[in-house]
Amino acid sequence: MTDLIEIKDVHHAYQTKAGPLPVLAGLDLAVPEGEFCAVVGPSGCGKSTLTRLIAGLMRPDKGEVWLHGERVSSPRQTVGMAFQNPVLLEWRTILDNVILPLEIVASDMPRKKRVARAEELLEMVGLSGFEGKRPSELSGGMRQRASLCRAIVHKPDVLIMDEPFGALDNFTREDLWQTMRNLRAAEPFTALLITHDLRESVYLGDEVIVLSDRPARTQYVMDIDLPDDRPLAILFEPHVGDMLHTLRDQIKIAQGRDGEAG
Ligand SMILES: Nc1ncnc2c1ncn2[C@@H]1O[C@H](COP(=O)(O)OP(=O)(O)OP(=O)(O)O)[C@@H](O)[C@H]1O
Repeated sequence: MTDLIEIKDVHHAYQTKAGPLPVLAGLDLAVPEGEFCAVVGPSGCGKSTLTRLIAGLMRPDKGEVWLHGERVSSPRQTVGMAFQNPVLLEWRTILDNVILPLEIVASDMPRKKRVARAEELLEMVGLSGFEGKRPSELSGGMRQRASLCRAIVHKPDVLIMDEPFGALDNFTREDLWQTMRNLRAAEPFTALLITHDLRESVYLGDEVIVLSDRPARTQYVMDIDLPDDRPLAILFEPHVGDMLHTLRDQIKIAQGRDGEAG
């Protein structure tokens, strides 16, 4: 399998009033085409910086970022993005919010086709019947569902998500995990998910990468050897519990707290 995302020895520092703040130092990471990579790590270690580099919103000080065999040096239309706070436009209906990327990257696509594509996705995530609503008429979980549809409506090469479920309550979050797995089964895409939730990383990921504390590098990689058809209850199985313990221990090591009990 070829690697769709390749991060090679990436270094990056922000210039601050107090001097340079090194955030990434020698980060290597590869995500094969079609895989779902979950990235976890201590707070402030540089996870969002990584997403900005992959999306081409920033260039690294040193090292290389490759996407689909091309070196990334500017923002790309082949990347879909979803964030913790779905930025949906209130003056547009849900359907017209989902269609937005098609207006930009597929401007010659007839409106009828755009609408059909958006409706197909909205149905997949359980939002049929809400096409004509405004974002403020939907719950947080529903808005996030619409935002996921918008992120993949133009069939991007890669979907980058930065804590997309972070602001949701537990039950809604678990519903969204299942929606995400269903979407992937219906429309395979390569994904990189930043999360603070280890259960989420294991449930959604094909692999989980633990970043070290700032300046971040890849500290640990776990292959998630679970069936594609994953009931939520799999998270309560003993071998999955062991995986979560290992990841928790790795986070403690990253935080420099590995000697602590518990
Ligand atoms: N534009 C910027 N200028 C200066 N410092 C920045 C900038 N963006 C981020 N930082 C700093 O760089 C570090 C890494 O930030 P980043 O947002 O990448 O971390 P993160 O791992 O996503 O954080 P969190 O887990 O809290 O969401 C943080 O200390 C942050 O304060």
